[in-house]
Amino acid sequence: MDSETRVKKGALDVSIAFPADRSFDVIALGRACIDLNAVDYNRPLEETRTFAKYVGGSPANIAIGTARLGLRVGFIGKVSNDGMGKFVVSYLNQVGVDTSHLVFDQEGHKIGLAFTEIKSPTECSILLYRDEVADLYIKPEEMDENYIASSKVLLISGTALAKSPSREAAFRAVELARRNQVAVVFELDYRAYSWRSPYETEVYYRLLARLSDIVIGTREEFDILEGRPGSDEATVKALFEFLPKLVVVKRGVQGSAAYHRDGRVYSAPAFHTQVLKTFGAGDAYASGLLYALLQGEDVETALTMGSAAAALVVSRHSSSEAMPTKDEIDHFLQEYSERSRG
Ligand SMILES: Nc1ncnc2c1ncn2[C@@H]1O[C@H](COP(=O)(O)OP(=O)(O)OP(=O)(O)O)[C@@H](O)[C@H]1O
Ligand SMILES: O=C(O)C[C@@H](O)[C@H](O)C(=O)CO
Repeated sequence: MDSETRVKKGALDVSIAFPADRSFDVIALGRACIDLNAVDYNRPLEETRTFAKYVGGSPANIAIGTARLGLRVGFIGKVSNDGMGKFVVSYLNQVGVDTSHLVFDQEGHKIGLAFTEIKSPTECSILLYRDEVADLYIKPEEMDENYIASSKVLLISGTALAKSPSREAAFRAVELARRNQVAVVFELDYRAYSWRSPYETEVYYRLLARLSDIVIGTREEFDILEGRPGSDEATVKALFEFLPKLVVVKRGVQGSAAYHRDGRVYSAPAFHTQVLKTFGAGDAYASGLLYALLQGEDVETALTMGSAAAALVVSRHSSSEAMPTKDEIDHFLQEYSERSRG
């Protein structure tokens, strides 16, 4: 990478290097969809009659999360050419995400819908309507090298690899990113619904992870990447044979760990909070983590920022509008440490 490595808080806390002087901090590639979250929650989906509409889809949520934290963010994707697609574009614009490369589908494909069931604060599920969705029809020829080269980070969502032509578009975008020293961040973001089989996922996850600088996923997602249940040690050993510099493993309420290719291991607990629903945690976590790393913070601080952003989002109703600002995270961390001190 073509820039300075900043070291903070002493020689032991190494931050990750990103290219300097780009117009965008993050460009996210993948699905921008609609979440329909149960309004009359704490009951099963079959008894839920009212839903609130939000922008959804993991990479769109991360774009919104990082923009709310103050980063300059762009989005590459495809939405339906209808009121739902227009809602997504308009909301992203409202929060400051550049949508110049979020295109409207011209072949009649519809946007993905996610109906969320909130049975209790710990029993949540997502029902996806994603047949022939517009986001998976983004084409490799729609990747613009100048646009990708204008960012410090290209964030790829694993679901974009589930089908052609989106799969080829994602690989082409990564090739263009690497050619222009843009850091590639791969969020595994496994949605079984979009794939033919876990064997297919394993092949493409592994290929893309090997080409990435930072790989983020849950332990279960890394097991899919490896094609069998494994350990963090085995995962990072295999990935550090290739390009990754940092591998981040999320473990829900058990917190998260990050493995740097120099051998250092970092961890952060999850923060106890008043949970409304569990989904959205991973996207908030990635937003906080990326924000901190791009600010030149050390990896441990980045994990803490990710955990704090996630704790705030699980206590709120949506996964996108709920994304916290920097002030909200600072306030949360301060209150949390005061409460812990008693
Ligand atoms: N119930 C919770 N309370 C507080 N923090 C949480 C909770 N669940 C997750 N987190 C935080 O969010 C991080 C990511 O969560 P998780 O491991 O569940 O990722 P994920 O499966 O990608 O999330 P999602 O449910 O959004 O798909 C965790 O490492 C933790 O810091
Ligand atoms: O498309 C999805 O995967 C649903 C998301 O939009 C939802 O907000 C979520 O699961 C966040 O993690």
